[in-house]
Amino acid sequence: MDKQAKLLSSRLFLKLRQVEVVLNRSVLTWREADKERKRSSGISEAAHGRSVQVCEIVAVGRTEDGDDKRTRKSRKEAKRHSQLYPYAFTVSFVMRTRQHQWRCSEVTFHCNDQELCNQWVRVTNEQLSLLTNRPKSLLVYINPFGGKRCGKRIYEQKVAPVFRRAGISTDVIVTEHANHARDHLKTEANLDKYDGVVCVGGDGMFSEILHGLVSRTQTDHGVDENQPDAELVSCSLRIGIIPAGSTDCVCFATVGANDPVTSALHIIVGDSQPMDVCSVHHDDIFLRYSVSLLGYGFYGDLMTDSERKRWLGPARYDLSGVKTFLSHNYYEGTVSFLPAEGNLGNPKDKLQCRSGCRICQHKPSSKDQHSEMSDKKEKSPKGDSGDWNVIHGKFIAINAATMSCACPRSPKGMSPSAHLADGTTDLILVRKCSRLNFFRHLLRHTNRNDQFDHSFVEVHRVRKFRFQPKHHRLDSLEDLSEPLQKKGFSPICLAQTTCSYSAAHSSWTCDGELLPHAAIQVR
Ligand SMILES: CCCCCCCCCCCCC/C=C/[C@@H](O)[C@H](COP(=O)(O)O)NC(=O)CCCCCCCCCCCCCCC
Ligand SMILES: Nc1ncnc2c1ncn2[C@@H]1O[C@H](COP(=O)(O)OP(=O)(O)O)[C@@H](O)[C@H]1O
Ligand SMILES: [Ca+2]
Repeated sequence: MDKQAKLLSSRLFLKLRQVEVVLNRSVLTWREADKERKRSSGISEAAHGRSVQVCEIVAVGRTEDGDDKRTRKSRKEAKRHSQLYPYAFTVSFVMRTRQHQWRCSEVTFHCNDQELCNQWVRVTNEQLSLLTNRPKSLLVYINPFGGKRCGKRIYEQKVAPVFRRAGISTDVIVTEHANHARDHLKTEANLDKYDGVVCVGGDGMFSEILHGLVSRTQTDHGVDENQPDAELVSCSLRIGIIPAGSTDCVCFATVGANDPVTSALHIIVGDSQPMDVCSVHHDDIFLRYSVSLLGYGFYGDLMTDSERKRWLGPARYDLSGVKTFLSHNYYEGTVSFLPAEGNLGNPKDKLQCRSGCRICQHKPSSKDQHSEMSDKKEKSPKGDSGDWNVIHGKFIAINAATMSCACPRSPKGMSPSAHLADGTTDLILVRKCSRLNFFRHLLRHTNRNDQFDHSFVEVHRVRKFRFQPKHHRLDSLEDLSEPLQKKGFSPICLAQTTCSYSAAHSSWTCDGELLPHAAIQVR
């Protein structure tokens, strides 16, 4: 098929100027008909020529009153003009603005031939209907209490109008309680009706939807999620994220911005990005899936504290951050991990994952990918010590970043070179160090300096890891991995210069939710 072959080519009017408009299978272009003359008059070409990829056209439709925005000066002339050229159609398309931000722009073409106008609308729409990756029907969940509690307004004012323009039909559910979306997806929703699910909320809401979809898929295929070695079946539905939460790192790290209109446009044009998902188990009990930050120690304590301050909105993280920083706790335990092998780079290589990323490309099908992962080393029996690395130590933080975790707070993220879909997570171990050093490390998340370039920080790209807190083993009984009830004796030692208090256990925060066990296995 010749992508360059013209499907339509006409002289139409754009505002008061005559333009040559050409549509082929991949591009719509228009340029001033008398371009040669204008060019010699010194006007830049960009001023009178443009093109739009067909795959970035949002919609095309008849414009009834030919109502472009015109200047007051030209109003009279415009009136005469619209009597001469009364038929018009408008093309809405994606316009890239600054920093990965997209906007919906429009251009209206006029002519004096109704049939020609209809033909343009029809042929352009025919081309759009060939784009099979675009969703037509979406199931939308809105968390009205995420972030600054603006989810509903953001959806209604910024997103719904663009979806409507693109002819997408939606079923919208405003959640009434936590886990409403998860449970609805898991058991009730008729998923055959939809081409995708849209999450309006933060990372916690995304996590609900992810759990709903992944669990539903496993149930439908008879896979037991509690089995740590179960071969999970990938989901056939995509999740679109409209950011309306506190951190929004899943959106920021995949799209490059946390902007509702940008997300809506990515959804409309059918963009898709595969994403690594970690499963977290405590022995044979499935706990949760994680896609962003799985953190023990500093982030676990921060999250435990911030849960009590939800009413503060996103600011709860700063307040709890300062409090947790001042506590300066460390935790003793053993981290074991299976390093990633092959051409997967390493967390210090400074090669960022971008669209078309070499490492995330050419992935085998999810099934092969899985067997490739469950694999070579993995054949060794359960205690598989062979290629596992084991590190015992005292840690201020143990973090697993499955994606970069870039967010407005930290634009390069927790692990700037982490990949979105390479089947690995970046395990960051921050050993016991002085408060000042830990502060330096934290601060480097917000500037250009390398947060891994400290003697007390080590980082590994891994396929699997496990953590065993020290006291669990010593205390030997089954339920010792239950979180310690720290309420009432959470230490804040402002006065001491070398505070080195160590509570027995911290908690894991898993994409912003707390886990009920400290001993975990992750793959
Ligand atoms: C001195 C400044 C230090 C700034 C350190 C910034 C580190 C930022 C790393 C961000 C990683 C974010 C990973 C995202 C995880 C989210 O999935 C998850 C859920 O998101 P949701 O609320 O939208 O549902 N969010 C989180 O786990 C929240 C992480 C919160 C990070 C806030 C860190 C603030 C630290 C402030 C330390 C202050 C030290 C002050 C010393 C005087
Ligand atoms: N209607 C609701 N009422 C209360 N909590 C909800 C509701 N809907 C979702 N949640 C829960 O709110 C939590 C936070 O949601 P999220 O959208 O991630 O906001 P934030 O980024 O501010 O944490 C999630 O754990 C989610 O399960
Ligand atoms: Ca990854």
